[in-house]
Amino acid sequence: MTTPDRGAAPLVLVEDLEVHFPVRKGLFGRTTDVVKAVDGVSFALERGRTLALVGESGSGKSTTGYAVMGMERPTGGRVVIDGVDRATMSEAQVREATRRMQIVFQDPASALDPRMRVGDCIAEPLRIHGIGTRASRRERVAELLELVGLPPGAATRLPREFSGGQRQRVVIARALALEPEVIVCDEAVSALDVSIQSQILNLLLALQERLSLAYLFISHDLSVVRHIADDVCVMQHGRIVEAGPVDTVFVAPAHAYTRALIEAVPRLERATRAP
Ligand SMILES: Nc1ncnc2c1ncn2[C@@H]1O[C@H](COP(=O)(O)OP(=O)(O)OP(=O)(O)O)[C@@H](O)[C@H]1O
Repeated sequence: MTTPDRGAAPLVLVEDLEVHFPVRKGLFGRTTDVVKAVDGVSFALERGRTLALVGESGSGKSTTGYAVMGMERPTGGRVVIDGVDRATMSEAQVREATRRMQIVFQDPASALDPRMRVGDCIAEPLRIHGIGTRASRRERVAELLELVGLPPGAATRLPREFSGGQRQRVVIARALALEPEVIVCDEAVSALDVSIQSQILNLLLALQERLSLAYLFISHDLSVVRHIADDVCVMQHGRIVEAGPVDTVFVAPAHAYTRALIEAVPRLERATRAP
């Protein structure tokens, strides 16, 4: 993507983003209501940084992530990728933005085609983008497997032969295939056991260090966010109620909703530990 001020602009800039959905209601769905999933959200994500979006279910985190990815069209505001507004991108710029930005979802089982060998899953984005020969793609798959801590032999096996954590490694390897600069992690470790969660979080941190990746990290789990993020935006009802460095927001939360989210963590842990 060519921009005059490339390097100066944040990698992702979100300004006054609105995603409103019309929802049919009433008898025979004759009237429409509007769900304001995202309602005036602004933030900047810089290269090599992790910005977390936290908030309870339905607060608009995923919809924000989808708008950043270009998977959901804003009804207001702007998503600017490296200085270029998504709304004004040419087809070639959209293709390039698609390459530079990848998304990892919660459930690795549904993200992988169960009939496809792991090597083919990882090579698929390269094939779709017409990158490399069969042989060079095979080499790249080997590199990517090593990068995410899987053995080379994994390439010829099927996803069902792997544990949940290993499958999420495969998903991450595929997301890395096109050398992205931003990865949107949408509850990327939420489906995993706690011990596996920390392995995947540590992998994400190591990959960030090595590849200067930026993460937009969507999670309802504050302890996970504290482990991985530099900055955090707390979302409620489609709006950001508080934002700042993780240490500031979690140590001295300014907003009552943030305090309630933080207070809910030990209560939940106590409840799950109770006999
Ligand atoms: N396509 C859609 N049509 C109508 N409403 C939608 C649509 N997508 C999301 N919503 C609504 O927008 C609101 C925000 O949803 P979103 O999934 O972004 O929240 P979230 O914070 O990611 O929550 P969760 O973690 O449960 O996914 C919710 O009320 C949801 O029901």
